[in-house]
Amino acid sequence: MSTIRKLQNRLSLSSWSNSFTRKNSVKSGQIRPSSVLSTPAAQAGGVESTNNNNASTTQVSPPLTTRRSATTSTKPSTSDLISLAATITRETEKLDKYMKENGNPAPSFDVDAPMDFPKLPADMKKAREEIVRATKELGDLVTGPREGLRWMAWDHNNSLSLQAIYHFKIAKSFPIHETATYEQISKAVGLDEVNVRRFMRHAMTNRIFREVNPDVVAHTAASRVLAEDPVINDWIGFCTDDILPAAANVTRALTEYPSASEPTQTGFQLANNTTNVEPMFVTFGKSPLRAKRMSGAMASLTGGEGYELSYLLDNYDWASLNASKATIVDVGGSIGFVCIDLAKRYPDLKFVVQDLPKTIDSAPKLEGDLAQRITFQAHDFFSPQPVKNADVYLFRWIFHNHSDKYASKILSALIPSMKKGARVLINDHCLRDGFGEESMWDEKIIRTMDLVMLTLLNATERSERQYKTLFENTHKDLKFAGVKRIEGCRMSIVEAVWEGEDYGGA
Ligand SMILES: C[S@@+](CC[C@H](N)C(=O)[O-])C[C@H]1O[C@@H](n2cnc3c(N)ncnc32)[C@H](O)[C@@H]1O
Repeated sequence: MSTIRKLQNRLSLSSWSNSFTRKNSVKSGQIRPSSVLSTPAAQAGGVESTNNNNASTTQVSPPLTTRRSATTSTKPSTSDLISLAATITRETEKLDKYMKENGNPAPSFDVDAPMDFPKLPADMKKAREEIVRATKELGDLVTGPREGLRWMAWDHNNSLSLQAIYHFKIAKSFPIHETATYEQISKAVGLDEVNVRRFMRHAMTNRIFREVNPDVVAHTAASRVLAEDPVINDWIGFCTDDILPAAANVTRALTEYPSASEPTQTGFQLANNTTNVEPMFVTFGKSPLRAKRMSGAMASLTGGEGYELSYLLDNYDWASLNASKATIVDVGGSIGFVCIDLAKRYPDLKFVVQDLPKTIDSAPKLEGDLAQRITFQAHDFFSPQPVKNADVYLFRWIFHNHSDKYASKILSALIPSMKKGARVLINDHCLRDGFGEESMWDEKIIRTMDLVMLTLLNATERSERQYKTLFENTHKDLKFAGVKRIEGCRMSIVEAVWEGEDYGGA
């Protein structure tokens, strides 16, 4: 693991902390119409309206005949079932063929099975998504709405058995390739046998552990992950110990504080008795266990598919900025890993990495050319921006941590320092304004992320329309310039251009 990646992981608590499309208009991987992107800045290298790279412009979902059919139809018929089953067969055959041809082992729940599904080319990714979508849709249809709702309301019990396994370290209590009795596990973890058995048997319904005979259990691939992967354990601990109790208090928080704009009035505070006292990050800062666990959880999340930094590096016209020897300010840029990677690719770009003092103090000491072109600066992004004549102010993973009230304050702090034509670049999730344009899988992940931001911070993931409104409400001359959705990437590039007075003093 590189030093920078280690530092990133260590810092990801502070990292997290402080830290249109109508249907048929623009789909994942397509670019906004040029009319929306006709500002000089956009033409000069911003979010482009024309195809200039493979990843962002060419991929459109293949015509999947059953896509959305059953979910949108008011009269599902049995033909939907057959059609879904046909989709599952067709896409599974495609994927199976690809896996065999490429020497991938068959997916399995066995303890020695691969812990991750192999990385796939774009067409196979689509096939995999279709299998997941159609299987779920078929299952939901044959379950029926009343029955479906009845059991959906019990989903938190999946979290409960996971939480117990995490808390009592059940997966680590016996060797991966050996079996154990419930009695042995009970003794090893210090939980009575009845409860060990009930949590493990519930988890088995999710293919975590398997029962060899009524008294003896063995590991599966999933329980092996729990036994061996520390950051998945951090993720589960964070989700079940921190998020779950907070989520149970969200409706109460919204009833008591309907504006939902303060980070000290969330479900998290109600669950932790810290309402109007301190935001979540301050609470975590007082508990090394929770702080470390959240760092691991964030490393697990952002290390997953679709969050790779390369998407940002490959899908913006940095080359034009390089040609004009531009200056980029990475606001909330942590220890500078984005700028360091960009600087290695573009020799004429200059950078200022800004973050809170503690983070800046832990940034790596750069040498040679990188040290000449990358400056680190302690700066609170709610205070007036000290770098006056920059070309780009980059915010990666910043805005989704803040409600509109605070997001607008961050933008307002930039304006007195912006030169005419300077750009604000936001690399974050960008929700669809409508529903159902993403695959159901992606839709679920991003909508869930939005709920988590509400639960913990009264923050929000934003749609294109919400970003436009945020810019407009901050200043009439801060113009939305476009959003670039990148095929395969969960984060988008949202851009605004300052078209007001020239405050840059360049
Ligand atoms: C989610 S992290 C994003 C880090 C980095 N931009 C990235 O792409 O991973 C949020 C960053 O904002 C920083 N931050 C939080 N509050 C800040 C503030 N008021 N002023 C400046 N930086 C802040 C955190 O220290 C952290 O590095």
